[in-house]
Amino acid sequence: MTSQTAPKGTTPSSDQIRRAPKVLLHDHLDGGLRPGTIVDLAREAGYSHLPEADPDKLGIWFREAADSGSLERYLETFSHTVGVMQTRDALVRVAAECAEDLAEDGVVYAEVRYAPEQHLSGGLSLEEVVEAVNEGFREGERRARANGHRIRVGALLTAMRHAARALEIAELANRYRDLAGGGVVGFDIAGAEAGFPPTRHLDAFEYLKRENNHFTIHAGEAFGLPSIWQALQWCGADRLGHGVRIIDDIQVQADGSVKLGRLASYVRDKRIPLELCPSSNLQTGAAASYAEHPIGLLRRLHFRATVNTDNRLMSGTSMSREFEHLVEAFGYTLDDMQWFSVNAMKSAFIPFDERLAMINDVVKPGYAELKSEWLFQQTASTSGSVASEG
Ligand SMILES: O=c1[nH]cnc2c1ncn2[C@@H]1O[C@H](CO)[C@@H](O)[C@H]1O
Ligand SMILES: [Zn+2]
Repeated sequence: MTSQTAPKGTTPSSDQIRRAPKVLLHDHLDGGLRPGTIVDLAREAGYSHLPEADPDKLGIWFREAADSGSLERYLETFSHTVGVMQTRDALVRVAAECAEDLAEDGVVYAEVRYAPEQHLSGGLSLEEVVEAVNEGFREGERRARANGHRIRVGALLTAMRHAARALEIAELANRYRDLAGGGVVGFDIAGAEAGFPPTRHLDAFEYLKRENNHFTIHAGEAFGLPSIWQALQWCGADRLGHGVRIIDDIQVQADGSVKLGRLASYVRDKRIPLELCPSSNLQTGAAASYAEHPIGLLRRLHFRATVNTDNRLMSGTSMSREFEHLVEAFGYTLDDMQWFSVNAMKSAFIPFDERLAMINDVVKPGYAELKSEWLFQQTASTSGSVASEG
């Protein structure tokens, strides 16, 4: 009798990719609305600037408009999503649908970010914005559970890097942490990168460090190594939003050997999480194709790489779609997916014991279950042949 082991290197099917437990650290609330919801909310609010009235056409418009090769033009599309997210009800609805959609896609843990300062034009206070979004996330978690999915969603509060409210938003994030049942788990800065170095907001980062709080910084997306260096060595970021340009500090020699510069070594040695967002990078010009995306090399070199959506609406994507692209480009298996998911869960901003429990009780068992499916397929086919031989 020959002993059987799990087939190595099998390509996961789309269905397996969707069912696999996935962990998402970088997703913008205002970059993930359902097109139909934008149309509804625009009608309710009397927002008359939408470029398309039909949801399908509107979805296509966002993808095409964001496909500009420039981060600045990519960001212009957000005026329409932010434009319809100015009331409490709109924020609750968008946040609830976000949690529902992620859960439906097999995401078990997500940190979703948004900039409270961009949701004040309807008269809400910063606190009311945060409370509405938290309420929406809890509602979405409940609806997901009713549909047989389990997801936990934490919020990251973003400050816009061209503005001057970072300290105020950092204080807000600090006030809304440690809420029972979920709340604000950290802070971020986003927006155009060139010309707006993270050190402009040093006061906010120093405040958060003194409060023992967590933050990530969008860096190394549209601008290169100096931005990453500042984010880590001046600001003390726990994680890098994108960080993809760390590749500029890695040299692959003609013989295939690899040489890391000091910054790339630091990032790898200190296990700094990279919140990589492949589809988004293709749209803003940070990478030319999935096959050429630095994630392939970074994974091989064992950087703490994670896979993320960034903006599901603008990129027409989901966590499953991102993994489908990577499976196709790099031949990734369920073991690779598990590696990325465990990396992301280790890098989350919730407490260590909760991260560990998510890894051991949710992520690993989920992959073990998927990986064992071949056994039952095997049993079904061999039992047929044994019966016919008997
Ligand atoms: O990839 C990105 N890089 C930098 N900023 C971004 C990206 N995606 C979205 N935002 C910005 O973050 C704000 C809050 O969610 C969005 O309104 C958008 O302006
Ligand atoms: Zn982003």
